[in-house]
Amino acid sequence: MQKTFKNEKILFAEPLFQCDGLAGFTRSELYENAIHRTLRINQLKKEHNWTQEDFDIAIRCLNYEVGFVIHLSMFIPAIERLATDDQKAKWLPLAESYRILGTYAQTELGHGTNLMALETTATFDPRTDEFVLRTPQLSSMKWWPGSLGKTATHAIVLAQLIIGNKNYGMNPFMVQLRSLEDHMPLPGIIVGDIGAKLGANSNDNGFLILNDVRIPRENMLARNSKVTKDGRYIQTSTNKANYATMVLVRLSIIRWAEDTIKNGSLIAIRYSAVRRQSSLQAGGPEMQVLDYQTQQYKIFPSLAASYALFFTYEAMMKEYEIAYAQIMRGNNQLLGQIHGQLSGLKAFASDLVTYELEMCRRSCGGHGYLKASVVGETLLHTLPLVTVEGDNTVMYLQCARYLLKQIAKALAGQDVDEPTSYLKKDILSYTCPVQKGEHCTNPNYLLKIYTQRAHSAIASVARQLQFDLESGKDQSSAFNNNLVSLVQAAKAHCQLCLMKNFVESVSALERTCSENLASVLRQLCLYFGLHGIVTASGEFLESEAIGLQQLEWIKAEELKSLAAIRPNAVALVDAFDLHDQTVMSALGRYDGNAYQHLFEAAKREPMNQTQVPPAYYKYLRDLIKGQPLAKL
Ligand SMILES: CCCCCCCC/C=C\CCCCCCC/C=C/C(=O)SCCNC(=O)CCNC(=O)[C@H](O)C(C)(C)COP(=O)(O)OP(=O)(O)OC[C@H]1O[C@@H](n2cnc3c(N)ncnc32)[C@H](O)[C@@H]1OP(=O)(O)O
Ligand SMILES: Cc1cc2nc3c(=O)[nH]c(=O)nc-3n(C[C@H](O)[C@H](O)[C@H](O)COP(=O)(O)OP(=O)(O)OC[C@H]3O[C@@H](n4cnc5c(N)ncnc54)[C@H](O)[C@@H]3O)c2cc1C
Repeated sequence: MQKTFKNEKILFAEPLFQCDGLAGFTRSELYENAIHRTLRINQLKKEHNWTQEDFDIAIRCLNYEVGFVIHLSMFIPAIERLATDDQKAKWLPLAESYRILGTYAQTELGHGTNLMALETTATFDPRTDEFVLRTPQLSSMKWWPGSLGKTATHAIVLAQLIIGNKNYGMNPFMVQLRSLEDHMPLPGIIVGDIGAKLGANSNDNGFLILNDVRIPRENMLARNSKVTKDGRYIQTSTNKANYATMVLVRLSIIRWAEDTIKNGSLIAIRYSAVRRQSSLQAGGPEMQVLDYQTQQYKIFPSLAASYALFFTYEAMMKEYEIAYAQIMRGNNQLLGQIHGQLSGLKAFASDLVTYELEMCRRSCGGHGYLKASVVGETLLHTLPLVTVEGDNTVMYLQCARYLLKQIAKALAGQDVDEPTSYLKKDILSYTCPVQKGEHCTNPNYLLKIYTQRAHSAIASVARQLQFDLESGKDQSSAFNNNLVSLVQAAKAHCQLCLMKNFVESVSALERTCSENLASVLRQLCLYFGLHGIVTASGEFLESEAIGLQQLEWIKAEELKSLAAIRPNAVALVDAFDLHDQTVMSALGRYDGNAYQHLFEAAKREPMNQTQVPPAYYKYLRDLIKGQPLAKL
C-alpha cells in the first residue's frame, strides 16, 4: 500500500519519534515536541539525503503529529500558486529554509465558509504605495489558522481588496506578523492561540487582529491579479485561481483519511484476531471475536475503505497533476472539474473514515476506550477533516453544483468531463445487470448499478430544481428547497468514483500480480461494492438500479463475502506495512501481545508513579480513619 519507508529504522531509532510517551504531555509540551520532530526530520533528510517524498512519508509515519503542518502544506503551496515569479524568488527560499514561518489566514471568527463575506480589508493607499490591513470588528479577526497562535512570523492573509471605494473581492496578501529578531508581534498585530481543541493540540491554531497594518504594494500575491502604482486593478486570471491552495489540500485530506482508516482497521482487525471472548457451543473454547459475523460486519468496511481510498487517492493525484499543470500554464479548462471532484471526494472520504473509525473503536470493547488503544485518539485527530478545507456539506454542494452543470451539458448534447461521462447516457436506457444471483459476484456488474444510481440521483434533483423554478420559485429558494437531494446526488457520484477507481485499479493490478493476490483484491472490491449498496439500499431501490430481488441477492452475497475475506483479513492489514510506532496502539502491535502492551502502558501512567496518591493525605486518610474532615 504505502511505499515501505526504507528509512523507518532510522526514524524510529530516535526516542523523539517513539510515540508511547506522548500520553500525559501538556499542550506546550506537545507543541514543542511537534516542532522538534519536524526540525529533526529535516536534519535526518539532510544527513541521509532523503527525498521530499521520504520527508512526507516520515511525516505520515508519525500520523502528522509534527509541527509546521500549515507552513508546509498550505503556506508554501500558496506562494507557489498565488505569487508571481519575482515574489516566489523572494519568499520561497525563506519559507523553504524556515527563515520565515507561515500560515494561511483566511477563516475569521464570523466567517469560514462564505469567503465573499470575509470582513478583513486591504485598502490601497496610493500616497504611500501600500495596503492598509484591517480587521474592522470582533467577527473580522482571523480565527483558526494553524501555527498562527505562537509560531508564524508571516501569514498569507485573505482580505477584501479595496481601491478607492470599490471592493475587488478576496485577494491574498503576505503580512509579517512577528519580528524576526525577537518573535514579538509587530505594531498593529494582536495574535494568540484560540485554546485547547478536541484533538491536534500540538497545533497552535490562532487568532489575529490587524489594526491598520501597512504592507508594501508588492506584498499582494499577484499571480492572478495585481494593483498598479496608480491604483488600477488588473486581473490576469480568474479569481477562482486564488482558491487553488484549497483544492490541493482537499487532495491531501483524501490521503490523510486513507492513512487514518488504515490505522483504525489494522488495530481493530489485529486485536479482533487475538481477543477471544465467549463461545458458540456451550462449554466450547472461546472464539476469536474476529470469527463473529457481526464483528466482521463492523470492521471489514474500514478494511475495504482503506483500499478504496488508496486507489482513489492515486487516481485523483494523477487527475490533479494534469489539471494543475494546465492551470499553472494559464489554462483553467480543468479548474471546475478538479474543484468539483475534490470538493466532493474530500467530503466523502472524511465522512467515511470518521464513521468507520468509530466502528473500529467500538469493536475493541472496553479497551477501545483507553488512550493506549489509540483508535479513539486517531478519531479525535481525524474529526477536523470533516470541517477543514471546507465544511463537508458545503463541499458536497460545490460538487453537486458541478454535477448540475455537467448534466445540463449532457442533456444539451454537449461534451462533458470524463468523470461525469456516464451522464451522456439516456437515463431510460439502463437495464439492471443483475439478473441472477451470481451476477452479484461480479464487481463490474455492481459498478453499473452504482452508475445508474448516481445518474438517477443527479437527474432527479435537476428535474426537481427545474420544476421549482418553473413553478415560480426564485433561484435561491429553489436551491435551498433541494439542498438535501443535492448533497445526496454528490455523495452518489463520489461513491461511484470510489467504486470505479477500486474496480479499475484491481483489474489493472490483475495484469501484473499473482492470481492469489488478484483474487483477494477482487474479493475485497466486491465486498466494498456490495456493502455500499446495502448501506444505501433505499437510494439504490429508488433509482430502480435494483429491485427487491436483486437487493436480497446482494445482501446474501455481502454476508458470504465476510466469510471469504476473513482468512485474509490480518494479511490485508499487515500489507499496509505500518511500523508499530506509526500505529502506536497497544491493541494493534505486530506481535499480537495486546494485554502485555496494555499493561506496559498502564504502568507508564503518571498516576502510577507513586503508590499512594496525594489525595490520600488531603482527603482519604481522615475519611478512612473516621476522623472529622476539616472544612473543605
Ligand atoms: C508537516 C506536514 C506537512 C508536510 C506535507 C504532508 C502532506 C500534507 C498532508 C496533509 C495536509 C492536510 C493539511 C490539513 C490541514 C488543513 C488546515 C485547515 C485549513 C483550512 O481550513 S483553510 C480554509 C478553508 N476554507 C474553505 O475551504 C472555505 C470554503 N468555502 C469556499 O470554498 C467558498 O466560499 C465556496 C466554494 C463555498 C463558495 O465560493 P464562492 O463564494 O466564490 O461562490 P460560488 O458561486 O459557490 O463559487 C464561485 C465560482 O468559484 C468556483 N470555485 C469555488 N471554489 C473553488 C475552488 N476551490 N477552486 C476552483 N473553483 C472554485 C465555483 O465553482 C464557482 O464557479 P462557477 O461560477 O460555477 O464557474
Ligand atoms: C482544526 C482546524 C484547523 C483549521 N485550520 C485553518 C487554517 O489553517 N486556515 C484557515 O483559514 N482556516 C482554518 N480552519 C477553519 C476552517 O476552514 C473552517 O472552520 C471551515 O471552512 C468551516 O467554516 P466555518 O467554521 O465557518 O463553518 P460554517 O460555515 O459556519 O458551518 C456551520 C454550519 O453551517 C452550514 N453551512 C454553512 N454554509 C452553508 C451553505 N452555504 N449551505 C448549507 N449549509 C451551510 C455548515 O454545513 C455547518 O453545518 C480550521 C478549522 C479547524 C477545525
